[in-house]
Amino acid sequence: MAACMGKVAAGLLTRLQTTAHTVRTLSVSRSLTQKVPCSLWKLGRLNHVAIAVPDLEKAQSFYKSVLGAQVSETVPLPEHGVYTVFVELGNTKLELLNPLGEKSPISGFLQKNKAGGMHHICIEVDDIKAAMAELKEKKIRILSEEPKIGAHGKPVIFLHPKDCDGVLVELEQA
Ligand SMILES: C[C@@H](C(=O)O)C(=O)SCCNC(=O)CCNC(=O)[C@H](O)C(C)(C)COP(=O)(O)OP(=O)(O)OC[C@H]1O[C@@H](n2cnc3c(N)ncnc32)[C@H](O)[C@@H]1OP(=O)(O)O
Repeated sequence: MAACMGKVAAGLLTRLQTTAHTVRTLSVSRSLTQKVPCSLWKLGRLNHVAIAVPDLEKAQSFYKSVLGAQVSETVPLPEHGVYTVFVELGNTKLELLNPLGEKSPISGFLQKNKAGGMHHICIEVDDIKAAMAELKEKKIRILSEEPKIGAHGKPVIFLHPKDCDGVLVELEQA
């Protein structure tokens, strides 16, 4: 009888513990769910890191001959006011930038950083329009009214560096 009572008590205890565990799990998962923002778009991989350089040929030669990287030809992108060269790195790319035209958006940056420097990072997104809508709502400044066609023939936007911890962020439609 005592053994039976013990079993019943143990069973009850197990059930109580299971219930408590379930309640705890539910409340933990509910609080996790509450913290994850519900977005209609997703951030993808790092597409490239862009470096503004004062001398494109010199930079091209550094990555090709000194570091042994696979380096593209120079491509002018007049609608962006830049010449670009891509350096293949396997997991991502570097984009070397040099000003094209009098109104190049990178001229001011190179005046301040005479030796050149990291200009922006480019991250892929699966839905650039949905990203724009949400970022606007969150008061992140987007530097064009509409996406432009970027270096890879896909829509891109730029986010103001002052709203992104000092880094100019480019989002590219994957
Ligand atoms: C082909 C395409 C692609 O990859 O697909 C491209 O690469 S196109 C790559 C080129 N295109 C772009 O960059 C387009 C987006 N960029 C822009 O709209 C502009 O460059 C801005 C980022 C708004 C900067 O404009 P602007 O040079 O006229 O203003 P500013 O010199 O007064 O700069 C305002 C403040 O932002 C800072 N600032 C400027 N450029 C910065 C950068 N690249 N990274 C971090 N901070 C930066 C300045 O130091 C300054 O801070 P203080 O006030 O503290 O001194």
